[in-house]
Amino acid sequence: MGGAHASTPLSTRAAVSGARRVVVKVGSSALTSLAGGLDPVRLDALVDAVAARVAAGADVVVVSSGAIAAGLAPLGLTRRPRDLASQQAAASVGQLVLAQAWSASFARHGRTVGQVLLTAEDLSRRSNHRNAQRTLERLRVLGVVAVVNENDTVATAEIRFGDNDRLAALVAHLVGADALVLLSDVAGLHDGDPRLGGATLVREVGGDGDLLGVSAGTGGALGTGGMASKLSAARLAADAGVPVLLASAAEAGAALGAAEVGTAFAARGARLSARKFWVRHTADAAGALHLDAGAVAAVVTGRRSLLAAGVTGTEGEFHAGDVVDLLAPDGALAARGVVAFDAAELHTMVGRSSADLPVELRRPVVHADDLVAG
Ligand SMILES: Nc1ncnc2c1ncn2[C@@H]1O[C@H](COP(=O)(O)OP(=O)(O)O)[C@@H](O)[C@H]1O
Ligand SMILES: N[C@@H](CCC(=O)OP(=O)(O)O)C(=O)O
Repeated sequence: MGGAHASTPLSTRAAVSGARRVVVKVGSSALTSLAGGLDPVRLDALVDAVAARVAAGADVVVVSSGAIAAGLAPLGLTRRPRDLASQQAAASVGQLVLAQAWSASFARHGRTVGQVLLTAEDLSRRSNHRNAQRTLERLRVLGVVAVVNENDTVATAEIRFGDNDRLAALVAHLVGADALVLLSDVAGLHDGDPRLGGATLVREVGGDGDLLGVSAGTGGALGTGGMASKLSAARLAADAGVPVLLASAAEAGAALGAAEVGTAFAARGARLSARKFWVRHTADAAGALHLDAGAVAAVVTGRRSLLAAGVTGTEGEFHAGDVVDLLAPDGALAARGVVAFDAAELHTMVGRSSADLPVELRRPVVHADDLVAG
């Protein structure tokens, strides 16, 4: 995440503490214990910290894990089930407990809570993506704190977000957040797994160089992705321009206040628009276009629209409006973009210059505004 545009560590923490719109992700390990299930004392402390930030004028969207963990005790289970159907059943029971607990805790501050359950498929489809964006925006205008989780009961193994760290990074871009705060049961990213002893806290990540020698491992009995998924989500957000703070939920007040705790990941460059982020990271590609070297240079370096003359072939049965991968001659992903033609139509245009095309087809195959370099 290094490079000429990386913010300095100092400005990263200032950016997090001064952010107007913040996504706060809370891990299962920070809200629940295997023995006691959902912990109302820890939840109240966390809500106090979020409510203080909201009272100070910020818009906060919460991404809360913990549905599966909160469903264990009511079902008499002593550990997280391994099979998907039992995990989904636990999530079904636990999500109700979780949402009620968030609602009751925020009610102490006179705040109303709205539950938003999303699947990866929802965010990858443009229309559902827009609907989710509109709902979250309306909740914000109404002064309601949105509490987001994956819709575990319908998400299948193949299409899951995988973990809520990734979901939180996607939601941060969905709502145009100025900062992402990931709260877990550790003080931040360490150079090794703290459970093994001797690990040191990494305070600032300004670029990939700061991650040399860092080994991010798996999580505890309640969490899903461990530190590896937090690191990958932090990089996803920071690489697209959103600064990230990774801290312990026990230090939520400080993390959401002066932001002097935890690990701060500097944002790299300007923030991608929600639409470009969606094209690059969230949408499923419906097919691929093969480009010649000149076209790769034009779209990647020149940031120009892709014309039919530079397309050497197509893959897949995509339709106009779908997202497609743009592949370099060696097969590497050069960019992604929204294609303006159906595959069948584009097939007849491949390699032809604009002058050689019927007037109604003389427009870019992928417009520069709908294109993000890979
Ligand atoms: N390099 C590392 N730095 C910090 N924590 C690590 C690292 N490697 C592994 N971990 C483990 O990751 C855990 C957090 O991940 P996880 O259990 O999935 O939490 P959550 O439920 O908050 O998502 C920590 O409790 C820690 O034991
Ligand atoms: N949707 C799942 C969350 C899975 C997950 O990513 O958990 P965690 O690693 O604790 O953030 C649940 O609510 O149990």
